Amino acid sequence: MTQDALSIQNVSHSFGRFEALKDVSLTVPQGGFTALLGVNGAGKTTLFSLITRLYDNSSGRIEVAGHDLRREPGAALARLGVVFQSRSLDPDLTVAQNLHYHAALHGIGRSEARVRAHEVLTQVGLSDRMGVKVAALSGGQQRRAEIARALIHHPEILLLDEATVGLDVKSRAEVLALTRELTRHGVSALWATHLMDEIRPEDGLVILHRGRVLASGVAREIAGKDSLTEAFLHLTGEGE
Ligand SMILES: Nc1ncnc2c1ncn2[C@@H]1O[C@H](COP(=O)(O)OP(=O)(O)OP(=O)(O)O)[C@@H](O)[C@H]1O
Repeated sequence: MTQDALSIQNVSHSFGRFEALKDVSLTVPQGGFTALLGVNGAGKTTLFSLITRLYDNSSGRIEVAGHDLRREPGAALARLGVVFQSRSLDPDLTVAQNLHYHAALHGIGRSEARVRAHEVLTQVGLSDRMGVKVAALSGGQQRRAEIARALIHHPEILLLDEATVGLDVKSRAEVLALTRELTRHGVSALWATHLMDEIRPEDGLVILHRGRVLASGVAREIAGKDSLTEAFLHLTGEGE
């Protein structure tokens, strides 16, 4: 059996007495594009904070490329690339400087970092913007530069938290298409969104609602005879 890029088993998390995640389990297969669909407050960011170890996961088990996050945090995090919900590049540095800085955090030497920065910026279509300050990039370009940064240490899985928020229609489509393209080249992606039109029938899908996984599988099968919107409203009870 091939090993999953990400495996989450029975993870819960509370803020004081409020249980934000309740016994969450999901997997992202190698090279898969899996959408994590949930309305605001569903628990998507909390789950990402556990996977990135911003919060300690005290229950259940999280494995990245077979590495247990609690027992082997260094090995697990080395295989993870993250695009956060809010913008996280330094606007006063150039695109290349941002990438070099991130590479250094992963222990990549300067000359190797330069080679990799060129490689990943080519992948996201920004090789001609290396020397430009981030502040001068469009919103869509900044998102693509963040994806390049997330790729520089050659992770096996990318976590993208509402990566298209604030982008115009064209840039949204480009960032989504780029992420799908990356999965065709072996990187896996967990794509958190509240937008149903970002999900294709063949995608992996996990529906998270009020901290619980209500459905997981192939989007087409979850939708069944209905549209995904109808299925989502039915599962969450939001339509009643
Ligand atoms: N630091 C915190 N302290 C207390 N409650 C929190 C904290 N962070 C999140 N929550 C609560 O946990 C629940 C899940 O929030 P979370 O941010 O994970 O949802 P989300 O699906 O990412 O939504 P959004 O798209 O709005 O970010 C919400 O009810 C939120 O109010």
